[in-house]
Amino acid sequence: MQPSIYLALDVRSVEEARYFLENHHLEGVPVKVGMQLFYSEGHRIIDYLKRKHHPIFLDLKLHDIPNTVYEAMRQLALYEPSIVNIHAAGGSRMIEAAKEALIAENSQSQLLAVTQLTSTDETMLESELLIQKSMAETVQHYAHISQESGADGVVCSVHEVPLIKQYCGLDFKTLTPGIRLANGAHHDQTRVATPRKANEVGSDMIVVGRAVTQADEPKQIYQSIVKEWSYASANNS
Ligand SMILES: O=c1ccn([C@@H]2O[C@H](COP(=O)(O)O)[C@@H](O)[C@H]2O)c(=O)[nH]1
Repeated sequence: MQPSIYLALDVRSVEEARYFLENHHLEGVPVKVGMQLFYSEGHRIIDYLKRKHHPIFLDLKLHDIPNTVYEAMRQLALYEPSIVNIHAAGGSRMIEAAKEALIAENSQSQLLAVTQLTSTDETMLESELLIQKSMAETVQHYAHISQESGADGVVCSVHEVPLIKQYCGLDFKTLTPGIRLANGAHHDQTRVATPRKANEVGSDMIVVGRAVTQADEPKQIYQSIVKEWSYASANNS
C-alpha cells in the first residue's frame, strides 16, 4: 500500500538525517527529501535512505522550459523515488514533458504538480502574483491542467482537497503539506490544517516537517500525527 504520511527531512546532511532518524527511532518511515538536503548531498542521501528502506518523495518542484524538465526528470527517475513533482505553473507542455520523461525511464514514480504553495494566501495571490481569481479557482484550474497533462495528482493545501476530488475525481491524488497539530506554530505556512482534518476531507497523503523535527519529543509528536490520521481513517471507512 502507498504510504500516506511523509516526514519532511529538511536538514543539511546525510549525517544529520541519519542522526535524527536513528536517535528518534524513525527508521524506515516514508520521508520527503527537498531542495536543501538534495542540493547538499545529491545521490548520497538517496542511496542512504534506499539502503534503509525509506519510501522517498523527492520534492524538487521542477519548473523550467519543457525540454529542461524532460531531461532533468529522466535523471531523477533513475533514483526510483515513490513520488516526484513539478510546478503546475510551468504549464501543460512542461507537465507533459515530465510525464514523458518518467515513461521513457519506465519509472513507477508518481508525478504530482504543485498548485499553489501552502505558504501563499489570498492576499499574496492577488497583490504579488497578480492572479485575479480566488485561491480555490486557481488551485482547481491548476489541478485540471495537471490532470489533462498526465500528472497523477497535485500538491495543495487541505482546504482545496474537497474541490479537487469533486472536480478531478477520487483517483486523482492529493498530497497536502502545511500540516500542524491543533495550536501548533504555523511558521511560514498560511493554509494549514490538522492531520485529522486532512484525512476527513479526503487527502491521500500528508507531509509533516517542523511539527516533528523541531519538537522536543519528535517520536511522540510523529506518533500523535499517525494516531490522528489513523483515527480519522477508521472513522471515515
Ligand atoms: O505547497 C507546498 C509544497 C511543499 N512544501 C514542503 O513541505 C514541507 C513542509 O514543512 P513544514 O515544516 O511541515 O511546514 C517543506 O519541506 C516544504 O518545502 C510545502 O510546505 N508547501
